Amino acid sequence: MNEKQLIAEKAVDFIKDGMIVGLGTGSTAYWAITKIGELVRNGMNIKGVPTSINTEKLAQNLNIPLVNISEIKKIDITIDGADEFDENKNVIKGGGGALLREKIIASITNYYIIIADSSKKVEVLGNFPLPIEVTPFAHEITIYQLKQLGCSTNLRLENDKPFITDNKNFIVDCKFNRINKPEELANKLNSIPGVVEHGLFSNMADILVTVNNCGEISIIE
Ligand SMILES: O=C[C@H](O)[C@H](O)[C@H](O)COP(=O)(O)O
Repeated sequence: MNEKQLIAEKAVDFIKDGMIVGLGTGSTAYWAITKIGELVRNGMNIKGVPTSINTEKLAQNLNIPLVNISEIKKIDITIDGADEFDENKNVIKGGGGALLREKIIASITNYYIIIADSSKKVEVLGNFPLPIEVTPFAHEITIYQLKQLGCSTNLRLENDKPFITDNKNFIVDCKFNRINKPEELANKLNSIPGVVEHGLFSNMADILVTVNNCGEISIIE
């Protein structure tokens, strides 16, 4: 079993019958969703809330019953991946462009589980360029304002055109190299009007499931 599958299935162990479960996005969350599909096939009552259109399609293919986010106020458990994490469970997300829906879903989740293989671990966040979702309107100004925070910026492209998120926005990937104070940076990013949301998730994860140096599952609480 590969690391991603191992940690994803460990996280799925926390799901109990009758729960509403946030379904993450990406290649690690894929394994959790696949396992949830198996539990549903075996008769477990689980309802999913997808964090992206891709995840919605995957869940539908696996016959996982879905709930519309507008019909609920709380999610019991969410399992989602990460692009980078530190030992304090500060996380960078959004490599796949799903960060806005992921953060909204995380914000109403009772027990938020991040699953990240050992290659994602860093001492200080920032080597992975921080994905920031911005409005297409005046994105040049927003990019200028982001640069003032000391990063280099890259408007994400797909087929030579700006990458469009599920919410019809753009993504700017911002390389900070070292994010020493994630919460301070988060506040600064939130004060830029053209920033819809950013991929810094600090103080959000209840646990982070990864693999330690000995190749064993490790849970950071
Ligand atoms: O936008 C994508 C999400 O934040 C993913 O959870 C993140 O990029 C990690 O994806 P993966 O598990 O494929 O490395």
